[in-house]
Amino acid sequence: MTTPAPEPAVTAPERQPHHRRRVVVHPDAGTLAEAVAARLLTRLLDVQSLHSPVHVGLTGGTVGIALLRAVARSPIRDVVDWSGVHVWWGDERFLPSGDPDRNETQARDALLDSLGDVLPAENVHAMPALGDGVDTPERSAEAYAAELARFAADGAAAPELDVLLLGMGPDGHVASLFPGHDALTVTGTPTVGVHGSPKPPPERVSLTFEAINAAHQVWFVVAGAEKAAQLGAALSGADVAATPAAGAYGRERTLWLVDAAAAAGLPA
Ligand SMILES: O=C(O)C(O)[C@@H](O)[C@H](O)[C@H](O)COP(=O)(O)O
Repeated sequence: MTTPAPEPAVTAPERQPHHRRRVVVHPDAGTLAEAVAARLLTRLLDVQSLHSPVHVGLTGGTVGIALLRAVARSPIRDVVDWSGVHVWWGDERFLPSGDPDRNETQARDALLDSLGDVLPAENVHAMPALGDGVDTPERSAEAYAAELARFAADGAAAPELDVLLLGMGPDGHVASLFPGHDALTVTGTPTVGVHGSPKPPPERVSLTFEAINAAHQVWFVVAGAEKAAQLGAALSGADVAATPAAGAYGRERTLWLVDAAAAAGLPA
């Protein structure tokens, strides 16, 4: 009689910050927005088949808003159970509520308002606006940190975002973390008040790298020839102080969803 061989030990794979990074090039900005919208809706459905709620982080910026308009137009949007979706923001312009330059206002106009009651109002977690009980970006950041904490697992500062959408500026900024800015080095909090943003308006609120990099998946959406140099820098491990986007990644996956103009300088 032979003794059965022992079962092999099972070891959990190690998490590596920059693993599973992929770049997907789309012909132009319009196609990019449509493709990211379809990808986002599919991701929401996939996650909903595994757990609920789903936490999504939105971005401002041209493509970030265009893709929300594409979600609004898609027939797939009605397959998603929006009552189980929580919406957050990666950054916000610190302006009065309803200001057309707020990322929240633009996202409501592009998508959220069209969802009506199927997306419960309490699932939409906007960064507090100027005059909305807060009078400085710091106060808004503190209030948003408290809101994030309400949805965080034990010991975490924020809920694990299933997808965090991020744009990138021509200077390599991500969310409202700008090159050489003090906010880049803030730790110990998921949010930070930002003054002196080179992209108007100057006062903003942003997730910190700590919060960004706690997301399950980070999806950059980047279009335009003016982004090509910083896209190349971010993908080749540039210094984060000079190219903040180089320091943002998802724990499980980082997708760079870009158009051909932005990708022009990348190696074939
Ligand atoms: O509030 C904002 O301005 C942003 O969230 C910002 O980080 C934006 O995503 C990039 O600047 C890219 O914006 P564009 O796509 O318009 O270039």
